[in-house]
Amino acid sequence: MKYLSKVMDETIRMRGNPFTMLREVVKDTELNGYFIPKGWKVFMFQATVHMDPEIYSNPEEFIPSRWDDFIPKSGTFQPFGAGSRACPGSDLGKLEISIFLHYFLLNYKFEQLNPRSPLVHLPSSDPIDNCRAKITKLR
Ligand code: HEM
Repeated sequence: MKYLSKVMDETIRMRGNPFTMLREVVKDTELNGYFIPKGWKVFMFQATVHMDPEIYSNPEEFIPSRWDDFIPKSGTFQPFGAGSRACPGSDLGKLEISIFLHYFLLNYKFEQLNPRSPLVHLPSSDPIDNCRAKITKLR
């Protein structure tokens, strides 16, 4: 289960569910030299944080072991958002993924039909063929 948890964190780092989160600016704000007036809407793109090589080395690579003894600094891992509107279903979501993966991996064989399929990167990095696969029940 410890390794599965790292697989999940690595998966939602690379391929989060929503690709952006929306916020309204509640007061005039200066951020990194940019002025953002009160009332403007801003988008936070998770991928800019989750794929930042200064936070995650070789960010394009799927490396579950990067989570060995690694506790991300505040704001550097936000698959469930942040602040007062952060996802209330995060624990349930992770539990559901664990249960699904447990039974799926034990009982099914998964073969991607086009493992070299090119990727699209917006809204997220996905195989262009939507990961077509052959799934076979093992027993
Ligand atoms: C892997 C699974 C899930 C992911 C990646 C995910 C991700 C997110 C994200 C990024 C947000 C926006 C947070 C923000 O704006 O800061 C959100 C909001 C929310 N999620 Fe999830 N979520 C997941 C599963 C679930 C589940 C299982 C439930 C409920 C059973 C749930 C209920 C909600 C609700 C109600 C909100 C709105 C919270 C608010 O606006 O105050 N989510 N989720």
